[in-house]
Amino acid sequence: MVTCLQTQLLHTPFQFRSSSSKKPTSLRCSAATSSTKKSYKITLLPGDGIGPEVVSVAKDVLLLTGSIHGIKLEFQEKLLGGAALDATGVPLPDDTLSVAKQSDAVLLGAIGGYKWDKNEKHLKPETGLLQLREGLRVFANLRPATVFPQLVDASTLKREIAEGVDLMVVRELTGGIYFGKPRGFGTNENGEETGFNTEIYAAHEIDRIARVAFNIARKRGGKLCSVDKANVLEASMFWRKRVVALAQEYPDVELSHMYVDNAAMQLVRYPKQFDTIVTNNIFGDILSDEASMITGSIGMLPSASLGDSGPGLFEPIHGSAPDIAGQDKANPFATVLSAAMLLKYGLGEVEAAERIESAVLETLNRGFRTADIYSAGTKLVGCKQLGEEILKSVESHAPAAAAV
Ligand SMILES: NC(=O)C1=CN([C@@H]2O[C@H](COP(=O)(O)OP(=O)(O)OC[C@H]3O[C@@H](n4cnc5c(N)ncnc54)[C@H](O)[C@@H]3O)[C@@H](O)[C@H]2O)C=CC1
Ligand SMILES: CC(C)CC(=O)C(=O)O
Ligand SMILES: [Mg+2]
Repeated sequence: MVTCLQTQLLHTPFQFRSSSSKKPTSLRCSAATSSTKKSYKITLLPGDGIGPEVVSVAKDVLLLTGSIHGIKLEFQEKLLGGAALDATGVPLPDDTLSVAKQSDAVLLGAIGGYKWDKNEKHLKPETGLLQLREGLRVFANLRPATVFPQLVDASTLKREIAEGVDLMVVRELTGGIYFGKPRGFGTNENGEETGFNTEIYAAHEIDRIARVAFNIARKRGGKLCSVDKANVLEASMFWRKRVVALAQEYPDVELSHMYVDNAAMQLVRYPKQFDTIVTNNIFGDILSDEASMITGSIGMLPSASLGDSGPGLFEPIHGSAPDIAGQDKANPFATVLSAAMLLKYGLGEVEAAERIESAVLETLNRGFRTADIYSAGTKLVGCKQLGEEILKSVESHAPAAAAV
């Protein structure tokens, strides 16, 4: 268990690359570099749809990288989401949560699919994922959106808008409207059916995510933009009040505020204005999907979800992509980069993480692309072949420039 490491990751300064520099630098944590343990238990949760396809690639990459760096990784695969529903009747079996809690880090593919879309809420795959995040208490979800030079032409934005974008969405992950009560279905005073949810944040939930974001901003470009809807929502008014109060402790960080509707627009107008964004659960979910397209595809964005203690949860930001599942079309880079985040932030194995990051860049340099990031002159391959190419790059490439 890496309790101490995670605590330090979240509450002491650590370096993300500086957005002011075009040259990628490494995200480093003083605690992370001091790891001495060389044997770890990893829980694998492939999930549904393309989840097993991308996790299989990431597992192979982790194994090879581990063997090169003298790190023993012991994997235990467990059920989550639709796969768990089919096998056990619940989306998060007790066994899955307890094995995950006892491991050093958790790597997740994705959950969900048409088959379970009409299930009652407590029997939805998505409910299992929310329960997992809550059970692991991973309140801080880091979603870096970096435009790699090799993929500028895969972006849906013009080259001059996309080039050099390097932002971090810090999303609150275990509160807000995804968890708030009351929620449910009812009947209003006219006898009409209703559905309702509650956006609610307690002071400590805002303070702890804001602290994480201030610390990250401090080690990146020194700019933090808090995104809310404080012109309308009480929960956002309170969010802003707490963030403003905390800002006094971080005089070196330039804090700004933006309404979420404007932020959605600014992300595609001039994304380079952003360094670090901190926002609530639902806005972070939406804005990070939007930011992913600046980088070329949702198949490029990794994430790390961390708490004050216990294992971190590492997953691509995308879903189970049922429209391409089973067709060997999925882009595994987001999951492979999530595996790099697992090594770096979950285990403190920075050099091994950097080898994976370098291998991703090297694979892109050698021209290999899945369909979602394909552009003229590059080599179109499927998920499996891209995985094999990444493995070749892992073997041949020494750690150099970090990617996330
Ligand atoms: N963390 C998770 O497990 C998440 C699960 N979901 C679930 O996934 C299912 C599908 O949801 P959608 O809204 O369609 O979102 P999605 O992210 O699964 O797919 C959106 C679009 O992006 C494409 N895409 C996604 N990942 C890709 C990859 N790695 N490579 C290439 N293309 C990729 C898909 O083919 C699709 O066209 C739903 O059941 C949803 O609830 C959605 C988001 C997150
Ligand atoms: C519960 C998940 C399906 C929410 C989501 O879309 C995400 O975390 O990216
Ligand atoms: Mg999402």
